[in-house]
Amino acid sequence: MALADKVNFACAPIAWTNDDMPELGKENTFEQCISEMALAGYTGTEIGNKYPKDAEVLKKYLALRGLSVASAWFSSFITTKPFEETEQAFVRHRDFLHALGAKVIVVSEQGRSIQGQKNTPLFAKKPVFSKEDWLKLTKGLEALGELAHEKNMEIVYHHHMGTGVQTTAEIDYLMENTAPDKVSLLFDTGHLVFSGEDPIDIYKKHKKRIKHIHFKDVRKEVAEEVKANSGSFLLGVRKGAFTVPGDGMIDFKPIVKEIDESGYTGWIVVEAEQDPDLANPYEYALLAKKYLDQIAY
Ligand SMILES: O=C1C[C@@H](O)[C@H](O)[C@@H](O)C1=O
Ligand SMILES: [Co+2]
Repeated sequence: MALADKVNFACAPIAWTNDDMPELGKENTFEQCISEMALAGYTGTEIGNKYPKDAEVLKKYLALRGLSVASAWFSSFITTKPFEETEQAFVRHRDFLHALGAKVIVVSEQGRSIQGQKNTPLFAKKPVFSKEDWLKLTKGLEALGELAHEKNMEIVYHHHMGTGVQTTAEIDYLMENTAPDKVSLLFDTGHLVFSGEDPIDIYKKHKKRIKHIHFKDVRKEVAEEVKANSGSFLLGVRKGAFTVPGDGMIDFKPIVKEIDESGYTGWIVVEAEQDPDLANPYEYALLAKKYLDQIAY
C-alpha cells in the first residue's frame, strides 16, 4: 500500500495569510484560503487567525469543502512565565481543537524565542536553554501532555528556527528527557534543513515519537544569503527561504520512503510560508500536491 493511502494531506493557511507577519496576505480571505486548499486536493487544514473562533461555525465552513482540522499551533512560555499562564491558555486551545475533532496539538516553546523579531540575526542570536530552562520545559511539557490525555489527545512538539529547540542535539535532548507517552514530536522538514540538520537522521531516530508532520522545502540560495548576511527568521520568510515540497533543495523521495516504512498514519501538512504577492498560494498548493501525488504513490 502506498503512503498516500495511509496518510492524509493537509495544507496550512500560512501561505495565504501569515500569522507571524499579518501584513503578508492581509487581502486574502478565509473562504478563499480554504476553498483553494480543497480545490488543490487537500482534505485537511491547520488553523490561522482569520478562521472563525467558534468551533461549530468553523466546522460548517470546512465540512462544505471536505476539510478536517489536522491541528493548530500553540505558543508555550514555560521557560519565561508562570506555568499557570501557559496551562490556562493551553486548556482553551485544547478544548477548541477537541471540539473540531483534532487528535494532536502543536506546541512550540516561545520563551526566549527570536522567531518573531524582525531585526535579530537568526543564527548568531539563537537562544540556548540553560539547565534550569530545560528542567522547566521538560516538566512543563509533560504536564501539557497529561492535560492533552484528558481529551484523548497528544501534544506534538514543534522544533523551530530561532528557538531553544532547533538543532539535532536540542531535539535529541528534549526527546531523551521527556516521557515518550506524554511528549510526542512534530517533524518539520523546512526547519531542519534551514538549520543545517539531517531530516532523515532525525526521522530515523525519533520515528516512534513523531505524530505530526510539516512538509516545507527550502530555497538554498535564499537560506544561505540570510545566514551569511545575519538576517532574521522573518526576513528569510519574506525573501523566500521557504517554499513548497518539489520547489526547493530537499529531496522528499527518501523522506517519504522513511515515513512509509515507519508505518506513520497521521497528517502530512504542506506548510510553506512565503510572500503571497510573489508566490500565489493556490498555485503553490497545487504544485506541492502534484509533486506529493507523484512521489507518495
Ligand atoms: O508550524 C509553523 C507555524 C508558524 O507560525 C511558524 O512560524 C512556521 O515556520 C511553522 O513551521
Ligand atoms: Co511547521
